[in-house]
Amino acid sequence: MVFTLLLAVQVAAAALALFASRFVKRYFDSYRIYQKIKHYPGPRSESLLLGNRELPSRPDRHNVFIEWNNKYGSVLRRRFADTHILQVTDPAIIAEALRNKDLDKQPLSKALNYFAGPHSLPTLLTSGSNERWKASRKAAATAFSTANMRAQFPNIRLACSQLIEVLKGMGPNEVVDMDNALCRESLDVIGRVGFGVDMGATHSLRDTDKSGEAMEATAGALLEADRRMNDPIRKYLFWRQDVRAGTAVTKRFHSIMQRLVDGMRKQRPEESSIAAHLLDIQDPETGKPITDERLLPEVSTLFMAGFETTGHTAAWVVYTVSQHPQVEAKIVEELKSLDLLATPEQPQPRPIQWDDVPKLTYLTAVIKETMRIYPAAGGASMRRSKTGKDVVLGGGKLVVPAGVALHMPITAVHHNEAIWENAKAFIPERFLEEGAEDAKGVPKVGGRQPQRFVPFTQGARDCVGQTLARLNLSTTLAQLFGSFSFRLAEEMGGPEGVRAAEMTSITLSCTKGMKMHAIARVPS
Ligand code: HEM
Repeated sequence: MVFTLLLAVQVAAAALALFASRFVKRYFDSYRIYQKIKHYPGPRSESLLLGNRELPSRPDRHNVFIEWNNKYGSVLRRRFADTHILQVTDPAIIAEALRNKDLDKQPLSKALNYFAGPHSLPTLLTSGSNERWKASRKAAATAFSTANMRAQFPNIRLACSQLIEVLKGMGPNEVVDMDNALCRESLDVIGRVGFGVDMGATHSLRDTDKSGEAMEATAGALLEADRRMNDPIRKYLFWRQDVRAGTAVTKRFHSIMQRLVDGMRKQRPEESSIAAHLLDIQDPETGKPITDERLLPEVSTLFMAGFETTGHTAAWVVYTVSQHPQVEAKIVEELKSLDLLATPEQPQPRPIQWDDVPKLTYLTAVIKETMRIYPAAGGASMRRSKTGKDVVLGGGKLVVPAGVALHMPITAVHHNEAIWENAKAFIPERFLEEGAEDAKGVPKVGGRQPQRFVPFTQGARDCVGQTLARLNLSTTLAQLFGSFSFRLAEEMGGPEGVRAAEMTSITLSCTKGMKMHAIARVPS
């Protein structure tokens, strides 16, 4: 008995010593890195041990990135625990960094791997730039080709037509959360375009409705992933009711994804669908198609990456247009010229066609200006040295030591007063000018003018689904504005209320949703 007790004490002491030595080593390494970057300016740490510990859980962190950029300039340092982060908003350095092969994407957090599949395997589409990522990226890039998007265009239009019918049934006095509605619509678009399946999210906008199951499960699982990212011990607190509910909703999401995978296996999907291309992914190690265990997280990743990003963006557009009547008037004029506007003579506008999309010049400028101010994935783009060596950028202007995370927050780039005139103002017309997306006056990188408008970032790891995102936004918003005018509901508290409720979790949205009145242009 005494011997067992002594052994247990010794094992515990050894474990503690190991933990303490690892802890000390991590902070010692961190201090050595600090010596290399301490000449950059940056905010003071709130905690000796945890650094700028409040930032990751602040819902307004996108605005903090902007504030720090204005205060400390286009290269600054900050720290979270033993990780040093260099925040960069200089377009030339960003352009170079995103094309530098020695810098690799930071893998997804474990919480997002847990969201993606029951086995918590790292997803191929978002992992480091290895052979497996290449195989998956190639399949996804082909799936999102212009030819496939053209073939799938009727499916995009259909999801929005369904939403329009539901909105018409609600009438102008009812308050509708357009953020929720547009996230549902984007979920249905991915379901139809990707997998030939109606997820049923836009059949009704009521949460309690059975048709809202896919929406409730996807949004709920993503919220649980976000909570686990901000609180690493949350997953161990299994006795808490909210944690158990989060686990249950994630399981429901996984079973919906599993049904999609089963469907793909049972019947070969349409050649232009995303599913057909995912089935073609070959595992470079075995030379065989990837297993279901690997396929399911790829399917989930497309929903995770595509549904709230597109839905929130569309909701921000509806909001910004509701605040600028002169902008709405110009959209109306454009839609009228294309015969896409509901009028008393033609209460049902002509269905939008593929060839109409490039003609939506002004609406596209409005979408871009909204994405500049409210980039849905504004906190994205984290890179690290993958060679174990320091990476030199901008001819020595920036050295990224191995072990340091290079963060290029899109929100701060899009609000950088040094490259945007009147950055705070909503001026869609700026995107009508030739070369509006270029950072003029900034030196060229590899013979190309660096970009200042980067909602999907750039380089080999940019957004693989951006063709679908752009097409969905133009098609959906043209149809919505063709049939409705939107007014912000009183309960949102006006623009100040919206501003105060801006929230960055995985994506940028508004904690209150986006409650609006949808007023039909031609009352039925
Ligand atoms: C307005 C909508 C969207 C925005 C603003 C957006 C933004 C982004 C950004 C900024 C990244 C790069 C992050 C980084 O550099 O670390 C990214 C990556 C990605 N996006 Fe999107 N996205 C949108 C819609 C979509 C859609 C519709 C899909 C697919 C259905 C999608 C799939 C992906 C995937 C798979 C990646 C990872 C690519 C890789 O690492 O190789 N996104 N997105």
